[in-house]
Amino acid sequence: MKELKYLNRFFKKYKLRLLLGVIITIIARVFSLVLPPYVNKSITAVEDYFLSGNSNVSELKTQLISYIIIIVGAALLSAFFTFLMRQTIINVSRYIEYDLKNEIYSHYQKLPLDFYKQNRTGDLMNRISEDVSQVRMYAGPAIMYSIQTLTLFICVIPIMIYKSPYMSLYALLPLPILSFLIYKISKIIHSRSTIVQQYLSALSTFTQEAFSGISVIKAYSLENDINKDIEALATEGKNKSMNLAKVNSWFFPLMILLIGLSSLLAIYAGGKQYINGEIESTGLILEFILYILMLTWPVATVGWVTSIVQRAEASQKRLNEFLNVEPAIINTVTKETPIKGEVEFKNVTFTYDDTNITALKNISFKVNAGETVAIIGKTGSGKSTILNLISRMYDIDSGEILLDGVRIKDLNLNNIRKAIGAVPQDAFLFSSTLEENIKFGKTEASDDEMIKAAQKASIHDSIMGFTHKYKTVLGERGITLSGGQQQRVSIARAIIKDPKIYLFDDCLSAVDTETEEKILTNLSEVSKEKTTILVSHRISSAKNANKIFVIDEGKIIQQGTHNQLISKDGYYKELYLNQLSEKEN
Ligand SMILES: Nc1ncnc2c1ncn2[C@@H]1O[C@H](COP(=O)(O)OP(=O)(O)OP(=O)(O)O)[C@@H](O)[C@H]1O
Repeated sequence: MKELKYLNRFFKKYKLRLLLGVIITIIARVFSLVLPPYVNKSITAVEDYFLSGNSNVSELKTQLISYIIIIVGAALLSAFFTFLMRQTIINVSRYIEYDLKNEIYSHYQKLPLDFYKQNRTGDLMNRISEDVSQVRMYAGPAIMYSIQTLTLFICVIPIMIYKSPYMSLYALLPLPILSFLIYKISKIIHSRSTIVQQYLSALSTFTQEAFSGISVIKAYSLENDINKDIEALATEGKNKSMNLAKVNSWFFPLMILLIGLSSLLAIYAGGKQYINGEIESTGLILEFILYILMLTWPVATVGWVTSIVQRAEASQKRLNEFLNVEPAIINTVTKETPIKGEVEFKNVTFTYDDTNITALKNISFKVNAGETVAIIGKTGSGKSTILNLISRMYDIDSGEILLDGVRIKDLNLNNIRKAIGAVPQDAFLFSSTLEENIKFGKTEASDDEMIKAAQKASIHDSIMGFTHKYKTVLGERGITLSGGQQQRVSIARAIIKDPKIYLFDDCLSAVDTETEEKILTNLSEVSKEKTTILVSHRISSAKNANKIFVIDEGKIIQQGTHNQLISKDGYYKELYLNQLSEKEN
């Protein structure tokens, strides 16, 4: 129960509703207790009528009708309060589920990029959906059934013992065995359903990858191999599901068997007592059978609830594992710290924790506000890392990163992120409309602003060519954009934000040189008074920058303007000559 303590504050939050639920549960059960004694009374009245030879049938009728009214009235009230019981306690569990999901989601969002690399998306989604559902079973049904069971035990068992200790002994004997067996079966069901669950996760991961990579599968003609793999997975799944079904099928027969056994024992003991004249009427035997029926489900739930609590504990443990991960990047500054755009790296060294790769080694440079800087270098040299550090996606090991002369850690993280318009290497577009994707950079932007941004990113004409124009849906449910189009939508998203600092990470790699030229001209216009850092492999993208840094293995090996760099031997000149001859060819 240690892990489940996490939920106590939610119970505190909803304590009044819970308390009301507990009271209603008790009332509902107390009303259900009216049925057995009145059934007994009815049988006794009929028995008396025949045994005493009293011929006043109308008196018997009146008596029976009054009993029936009491029984039906109590049953209706019990049903009404049972309805209210679910409306209170189960609703509380739904509120807790809602709060917990929101809390986990907002915590996920605070976690660093590394967290997402270390944990699979499927796992993250599974915890927020499956594990939270398991925990809800504890916060709702488990509590509700426990109160119900407790109330019935406290009320019914003393009544039974009071009315006939002998019959109670016989009737109650099988119930602990039932509870124990249900507990054992629930545990086996749990472990087998976990196996089925894991299998389903594996199956959906496999099929999802197969569908996402369908073009590669078709290109390599691997359809039959994939089919075979799926067949093997499906057979494995079938066997696992059958194992679960086998044990599941024991649950209800076992309950019915033990109810039957209890009833038989009650009839045996009650019959003996009746013959010996120790009880007045056979009505008591029926009353006991009704008590047994009332107790069977609660007894079964003792085992069931135990296994729910165990499952919830395991799930909450998995949730706590993530909830206890401290966000690596913490915003300690709450006051507003507007950013103008000067960027400076002072002896910055940075190592990625998970790979231990030192991506930047003692790097120093300064970009004045409003300047355009290009970063060029081989793949894996550390260019994207520089951009990620400017937006404080990671904290550095040593050295200092300053924005407007202030250490990045002393600035409000929200101000930093708001001041930056980043266009990543892989343009990620959401499966929504083009309009929503562009306005993602500024949700309150007008259509006019959106069109202007799209024109600057040279994507407006393409969009106007689509039937639904800016309302065109992208992704799985809609149109697939070409790589170059995706990059341009991503650029439009940054432009509409009108940030202080632009970070372009090789975002023109998929457009032809002519469009690149057009976009660069537009960008030089929009980024006139903005700091622009542009990562590229192409000289054509870099040549107009105020400064160019050439990076290799995490160090700046050359810097200067285009003209300065082509006049010196080195990586830049080599690249320039290579790309020039490619163009001429
Ligand atoms: N998230 C990460 N976790 C661990 N290591 C990383 C991560 N991102 C990059 N690296 C490593 O850091 C080094 C620098 O990577 P970076 O992405 O900065 O290079 P780059 O110059 O932008 O390359 P490219 O031109 O191919 O985009 C590489 O060796 C890379 O493998």
